Amino acid sequence: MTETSKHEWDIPATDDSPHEGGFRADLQITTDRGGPRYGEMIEQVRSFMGKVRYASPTPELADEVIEDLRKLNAKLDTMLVDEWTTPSGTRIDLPSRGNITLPPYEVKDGGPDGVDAEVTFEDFHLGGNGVAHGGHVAVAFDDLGGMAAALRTGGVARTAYLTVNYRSLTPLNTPLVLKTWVDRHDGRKLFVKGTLHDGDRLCADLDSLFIELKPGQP
Ligand SMILES: CCCCCCCCCC(=O)SCCNC(=O)CCNC(=O)[C@H](O)C(C)(C)COP(=O)(O)OP(=O)(O)OC[C@H]1O[C@@H](n2cnc3c(N)ncnc32)[C@H](O)[C@@H]1OP(=O)(O)O
Repeated sequence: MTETSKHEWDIPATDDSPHEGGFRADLQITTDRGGPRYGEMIEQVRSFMGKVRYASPTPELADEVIEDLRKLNAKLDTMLVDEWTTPSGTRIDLPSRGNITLPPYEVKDGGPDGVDAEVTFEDFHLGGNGVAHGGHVAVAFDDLGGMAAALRTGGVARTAYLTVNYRSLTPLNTPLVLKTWVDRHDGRKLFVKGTLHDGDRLCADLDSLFIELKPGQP
């Protein structure tokens, strides 16, 4: 991180938006941060990451790409903000709320009864032999399991455990149905289950525990 961004990253909490432990008290949602083409920018980054996974550049092409990336990183260095104000993760109009660290998904339906989403693992999420990496499947379950917990309580929960059973191979570049729901709610404990299907075929299922955070808890 550059000196500039280090300084700009450290934005203090205000009375309007207090830090409540590790999370803000309210879930920040936006549709305009980053401007109307932010989603397109994220798509270009996703596409680039997928190409990097498969590309075998010549040394000359690697030199060119390094130079181009240096320029792009320098551009973004001038616009870094803290995690609470970045569009990434808060743009509810975009796949995965505009968060490139998540596989792209679209929530079809979500509420206290659970979440129904369509997720597509892309070239970037390759594990081996043409199918998805199990870690990326777990990331999708973690985020959408956490969302099911959040929609049940209206607050934020952290994962205590996350067990993913890999039942069959998970294809790339195929829209898949991922569902999560709170199976049992006991005080601060939310036992969340989930499934990932390719059509009728079960690719993986989830057994997890999320703990609702207390005020001020990191
Ligand atoms: C709309 C936006 C949606 C966004 C969703 C994003 C979701 C992303 C979620 C994440 O990835 S969070 C990051 C990964 N998780 C962590 O880093 C958590 C690290 N661990 C902790 O911070 C604490 O251990 C934790 C908050 C999980 C629990 O600590 P606490 O001090 O709050 O709870 P405590 O230890 O008192 O346990 C509360 C209850 O849960 C039980 N428990 C806690 N951990 C457990 C465990 N691992 N297995 C079984 N039970 C467990 C514990 O026994 C107890 O049961 P009882 O109330 O019946 O006594």
